[in-house]
Amino acid sequence: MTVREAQVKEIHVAVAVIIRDERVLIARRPDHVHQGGLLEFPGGKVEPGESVQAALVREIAEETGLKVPEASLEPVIGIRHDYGDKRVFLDVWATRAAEGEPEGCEGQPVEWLDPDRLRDQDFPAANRPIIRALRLPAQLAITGTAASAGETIERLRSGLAGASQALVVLRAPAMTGPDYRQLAAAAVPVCEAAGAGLIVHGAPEVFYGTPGACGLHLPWREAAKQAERPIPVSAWLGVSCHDATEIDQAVAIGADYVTLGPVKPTLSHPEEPTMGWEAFGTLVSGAPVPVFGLGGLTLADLPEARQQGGQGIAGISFWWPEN
Ligand SMILES: Nc1nc2c([nH]c(=O)n2[C@H]2C[C@H](O)[C@@H](COP(=O)(O)OP(=O)(O)OP(=O)(O)O)O2)c(=O)[nH]1
Repeated sequence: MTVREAQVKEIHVAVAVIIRDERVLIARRPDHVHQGGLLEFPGGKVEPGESVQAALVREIAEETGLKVPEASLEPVIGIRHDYGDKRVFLDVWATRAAEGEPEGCEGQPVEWLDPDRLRDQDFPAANRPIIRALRLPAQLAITGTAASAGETIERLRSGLAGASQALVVLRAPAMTGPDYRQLAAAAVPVCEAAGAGLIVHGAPEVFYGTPGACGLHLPWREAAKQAERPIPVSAWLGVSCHDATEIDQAVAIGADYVTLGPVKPTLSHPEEPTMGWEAFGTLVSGAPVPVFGLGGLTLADLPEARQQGGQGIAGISFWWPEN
């Protein structure tokens, strides 16, 4: 901690993502306050001695008139951000059970917006990861092994038919450059037909060589080489991370999400030491980016991953069809 950081006390802010009919409630901050004039999620400072859940219930009632049962609140993400004039910890929780019709009780306009319509530049800078977290699914499907490119495509098709997935990372480390690009070109329409987005895996050139890909997932060795974000903000950028230093680099190059693990032992990397949920949770709490748990996880692990502040789970076994 620097001397200035020690002098400027961090403010604990309870931030509410109120969801109804797949839209979120957004307010406008009054012009005269910190980060004034920008859009925001309802919320405010946690009072001394107050739990974050109690603060959320109170702030939501004060600002919007909505009644929210405390038990309906689920953790979304925690973000530490230094505005220079203020340091905040945004403790972000979601509810789908708000009762009543919202009104701007403090005179601020409020409206329901589709998460896809939320633009970074309309919100305070600390909100960027919240917007990412709302658009990302809770499962990140990664492709597993297959004997050939043709079989990979068949398994992809049947995996997507078995359980719908919003995002698929096409991981095929055994394939060389041109072969991988060919595979990716064949995978794009298969994913599109199933309503999924395809994220390519590898170096930035792979993304530029795959029209129709909706993102790039950088293995750590590729992420380590980047000095800045290698692809446009309109596409997803993910990074495979294993510790806090790697998460810092992912954030520095503008990653939209990271995977973190291995949380549990895996078939694909049985020799790697695992971190377990406690270490996962500690790393997530310091990460200003949505984090997917990775490594030996099944759908039964999803609640634990969310409880630890994670975005969800990433992996192969929960969706990839084996022989
Ligand atoms: N409510 C809210 N605050 C946010 C968001 N993003 C973000 O950076 N912040 C920052 C702005 C402020 O520095 C801080 C919230 O403080 P606030 O001033 O709104 O809190 P409050 O309602 O308790 O205000 P006050 O009456 O005590 O002044 O968090 C957001 O989406 N919602």
